[in-house]
Amino acid sequence: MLVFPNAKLNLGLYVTEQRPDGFRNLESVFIPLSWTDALEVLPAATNSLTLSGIPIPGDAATNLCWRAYELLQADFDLPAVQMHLHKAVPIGAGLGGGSGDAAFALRALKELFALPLTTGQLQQYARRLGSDCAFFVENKPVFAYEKGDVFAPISLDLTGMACQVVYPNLHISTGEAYSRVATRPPRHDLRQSLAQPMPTWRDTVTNDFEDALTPHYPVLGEIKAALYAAGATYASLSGSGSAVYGLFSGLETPPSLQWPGDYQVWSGRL
Ligand SMILES: C[C@](O)(CO)[C@H](O)COP(=O)(O)OP(=O)(O)OC[C@H]1O[C@@H](n2ccc(N)nc2=O)[C@H](O)[C@@H]1O
Ligand SMILES: Nc1ncnc2c1ncn2[C@@H]1O[C@H](COP(=O)(O)OP(=O)(O)OP(=O)(O)O)[C@@H](O)[C@H]1O
Repeated sequence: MLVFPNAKLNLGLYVTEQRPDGFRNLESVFIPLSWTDALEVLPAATNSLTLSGIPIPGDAATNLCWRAYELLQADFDLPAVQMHLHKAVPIGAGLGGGSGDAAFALRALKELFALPLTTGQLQQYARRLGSDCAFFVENKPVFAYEKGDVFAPISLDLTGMACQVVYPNLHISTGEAYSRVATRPPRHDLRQSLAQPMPTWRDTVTNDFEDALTPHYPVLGEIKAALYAAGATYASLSGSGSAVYGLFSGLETPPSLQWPGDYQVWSGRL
């Protein structure tokens, strides 16, 4: 079975409270982004995971695809599988690339072996692999809260919107990003703000990580300014960075912009 684990973007992100378990509560809106990896999962005589594309730190046993297999194997006594992951979504980007791989591995294993799992049960397995993972089980726009793994529906349709995502070849680990951000109450009601015309989002749909990280990594502010200068209606850091995206309303495709050669850039429609 061949699947294409996609990335996500955060529209606004408030880091609201420290939790007793060491994590933070947050409020954000997640939307799928069709920048994808490729993951093949096949029954096999022996277990294996091979990798290509962007190098992933850590050995294969710590890969989230493998950890997803181990979780289900423990409960369902699965046959052996061979997996191949081609990594294209940048790591440490705030795009949830590893989380998408994990959730798509769970989904593929459920299909391949016809496991009797509901969506809610699959989300429970996903939560054990990372806060972002559960989103990718349903993979549709949601208002996310608590650890970013509890969801409420949101009526927001950005389908077809021209978008550019810029990764400045800067790995920001999620743990480091959280250690730099101070919790505070939400600055706006995100769902109300997103219901207003997109040009107003610039002032009301904000990401707490952006304020915390830009003084340390000025390139984040420079990319955002360049996206606005090129006509973006809205631009922001995604998640805990370092990817910055722009949304361009009224355009078929984003304008062509020149970025340094070591940046990775995704341009397309949502
Ligand atoms: C920044 C976001 O991408 C927003 O969507 C997510 O909150 C990050 O989710 P993730 O990459 O799946 O993160 P996890 O692997 O669960 O956690 C990595 C580290 O980030 C911190 N962390 C993560 C999520 C959260 N709600 N509070 C936290 O404090 C913790 O220090 C944790 O050890
Ligand atoms: N399939 C995978 N893809 C990416 N990273 C993985 C994967 N499996 C395990 N990891 C580990 O997760 C770490 C990346 O986590 P990190 O949170 O920085 O980035 P991410 O999951 O790509 O996306 P985000 O920045 O949105 O959280 C890597 O250092 C790597 O050790």
